[in-house]
Formats: sequence, C-alpha cells, structure tokens
Amino acid sequence: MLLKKQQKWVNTKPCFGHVPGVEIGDQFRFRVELALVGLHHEQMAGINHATIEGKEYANSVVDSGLRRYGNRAASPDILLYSGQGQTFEDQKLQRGNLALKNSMDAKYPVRVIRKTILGSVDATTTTKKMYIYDGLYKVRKFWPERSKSGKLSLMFELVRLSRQPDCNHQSITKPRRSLKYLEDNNAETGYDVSGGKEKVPIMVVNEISIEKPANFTYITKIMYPHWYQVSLPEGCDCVGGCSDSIRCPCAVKNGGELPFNEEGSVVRAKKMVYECGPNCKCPPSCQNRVSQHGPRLPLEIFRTKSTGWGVRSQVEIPSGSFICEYAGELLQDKEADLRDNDEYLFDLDDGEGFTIDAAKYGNVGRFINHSCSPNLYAQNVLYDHDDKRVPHVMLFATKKIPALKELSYDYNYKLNRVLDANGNIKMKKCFCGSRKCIGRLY
Ligand SMILES: C[S@@+](CC[C@H](N)C(=O)[O-])C[C@H]1O[C@@H](n2cnc3c(N)ncnc32)[C@H](O)[C@@H]1O
Repeated sequence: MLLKKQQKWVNTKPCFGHVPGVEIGDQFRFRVELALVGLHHEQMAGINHATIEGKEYANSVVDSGLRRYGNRAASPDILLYSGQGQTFEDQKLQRGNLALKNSMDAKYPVRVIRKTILGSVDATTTTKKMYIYDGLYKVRKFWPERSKSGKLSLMFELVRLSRQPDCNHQSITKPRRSLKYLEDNNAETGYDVSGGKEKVPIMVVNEISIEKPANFTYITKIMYPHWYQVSLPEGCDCVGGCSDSIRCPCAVKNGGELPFNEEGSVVRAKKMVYECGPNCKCPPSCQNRVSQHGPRLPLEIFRTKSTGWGVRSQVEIPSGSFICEYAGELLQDKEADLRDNDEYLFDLDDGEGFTIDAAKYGNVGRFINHSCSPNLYAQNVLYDHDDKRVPHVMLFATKKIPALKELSYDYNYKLNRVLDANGNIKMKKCFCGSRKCIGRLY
C-alpha cells in the first residue's frame, strides 16, 4: 500500500504479451508483487482480463498448482487450466472463462505465472513457495469436464509459445533477478516503444548490443498538416454489423464483398479497401473494421545484424493478418524532397502528390525493413475520409509467418530514379539476404 501511495506500481494499464521489465523465470514471493509490476493485476482471481472495444480478453493466468482447481501440467509446455467458478456449482462460460475463450478466438497470447515450491526435497532444507513468470501461452481449446464433486469444470488447454527461453521452474534455481532490479526501468531495451499508446506493448529487444533506437515521437495515427481538411465518408446503416454484402453500401464499395473474413484476415489484395467509418451505424466489432483498430499482435522491434532495427512478432501470424499502419507526417512531395533524412519516406503514389514521413513522428511501421522476398504487403485503406490521394497504408501478412521471423515488405523503389542534390543517381545496397535479392534497394 505504501508503494501504491508513492505511485511506484508500474505497468498499471492492462497489456497483452510480455510486460516491460519482467523476464521469463523472474520470481515473486507474493501475489501482490505480480500486481505491483503489472504481470497479473487481479490479486485473488486466477484469470486476469482486459476490455478491448467492450469485449473481455484474458491476458494472464496464475496457475495455483492446487489440485482443488484441477490445473495440471500435461507436459512442460502444455497447461491444463480449470476455469473460474464456485466449487458447489457448474462453471459457466462467463467472466474470466469467457475472456479465455475470447483470447483463444482472437489468438491473443496469455501470460502464465506458475506457483511453484522451490527448495530441496530432503528434510534439512526449507522450501519456499514462489510465483514464477513462465512466459506466453496460447489457448488451444477448451471443453467441459465433470470434476470429482460431480460439478462441471471448464478445462482450457494452454500451449507455451515456441522459441521462448526455458524458465526452469522445476528445479532449485540460482538467484534470479528480483523486484529491486525492476526499479531500474532505464534498461537500454525491454521497454514498450509506444509508451502505452498501442493496445499491445511494442517491445524493443537487442540481443547483439546495448544500443536502443534513436529518438522519435511515437504516434498511432497519421499526422495531417493543418491545412488539410478531412471530409467524412457516408456511412452504412447495418446496426448489427455488416454481413449482408448486397445491401451494405460499404460492402458494395468493396466490389460487393467484405474484404475481411471472420478471423479479420484480408481476403485478397485490392487497389483500395473501404472499411466502415465514423458515420457507419455498425459496432466497433464489425467484420469490416480491422486495420482501424491498430496492431493486435505482440510485435517486437529487434536489432538485426545488417539492416539496423527490424520488426518481428512474438507469435505465429496467420496469412492475411493485419500488422500495422505506416504512420507518420503527411507531406506534399515537394516538402518531402526537402527533408534531410529520406530513410522513412513512403510515397503514396507514383505522380506528384503526397508522401508519409515517419522519421520524426511514426509508429512500429517505421522499423519494418525491405526484402526482395517479402512476407507483408502494403494495402491502401480508406475509412475515416474518402480522399483517394491519401489512403492509409496498412501492412498485411501475405502468408503464414512463423514466430520471431523478421517482417518485411517490398519498398518498391525504382532503380536509378533516386537522385542526390546534384542530380546524380543515388544507390543503396540491399542486405535482405533473400536468394532472389536484386542487390540494390535503389
Ligand atoms: C523505414 S527504415 C527501416 C528501419 C531501419 N532499419 C531502422 O533501423 O530504423 C528504412 C531504412 O532501413 C534500412 N533498410 C531497410 N531494409 C533494408 C535492406 N533490405 N537492406 C539494407 N538496408 C535496409 C535502410 O537504411 C533504409 O533506408
């Protein structure tokens, strides 16, 4: 309570994925310490959940290890977790249980904290109960199961995401980092670069040096110049959501079909995708509102060996998934030509028009590198205005992408067309490493 009064609790906003400053294997003596660092805010309940657009999603569970709850480790990487509910009645698909199901449907990662007995089993050494952060899991399935008392329990199967460090929770461990370390929040990496502006933290990780990304201001939306007036598009009247592709005017704008499937994956690349907008009567959960909600995957900015910073996901990405927008300052091409740093310019068209500059103001999109064999593509999207000259540039996965594989798109530069101040052709080598690499970015 003293620390709370001194406002020393950290990561107080709900987040999905890893929590800044906490590493797999970190140990905690009491449940309240989990809340203090933002790993699991609930001090009593085993399932922690957070609201996104009115819907609850689980973001962490504490596996008490108690038989009473029927939680048992089927294998070190699989946790069978019994849902919440009173012991004297059947468990229902509500509150934490519903949140776990929603995280399963949305493929959101869930942090698992295991309660473990540490210490030697011989009688001479004292044992200690500890809570250990075990890493990220996904909910694979759930089913009802009759417990010994005859009541129905909801069993959830949680599978540990691959390529995470081992947490050695079974053994007597060497001293690990403790809460004191967390006071040092100025560590070079392991922080959310969005500073809490995105719904999921965008962690910075550097496994090869202590460098961190150069300063810029994190924004989540395009910055329009003061002279640019945004006009709102007309909306649809589909109060319950847009599923009628013949009657919904937004579906009609998309050629008579919804551009996204029920999982929120883009169906096919188009010249323009029209999402529902501020004047539409459909709810935020409408199938035709995807990229406007911002990134949902636990993305990481990591230091690459030869192309500076890059971006990857902590979890596997299904084909067609939305990754992020390319956000920055909207400039006219002639202004963009005068900018000193040309590394973060995204040209919105081939002719004289507009460019997005993410050098000073940008989001995670500014860190995604070019590849000659990309796994993302840039899709033009309109939803909050209907000016086709300045569509939102939204990046989507072109294929299923394994966890921790670098994300990339084709910068589509025209060779021999980039000129320096004296009119000489500028060239830049490409280090994408693909077998199809043409050797040059431009
Ligand atoms: C939009 S930024 C991408 C993020 C950048 N790597 C960083 O560290 O901030 C574009 C710049 O990254 C570098 N880059 C991106 N892809 C590259 C590639 N395939 N080969 C060489 N350099 C690349 C170039 O310097 C390029 O101008």
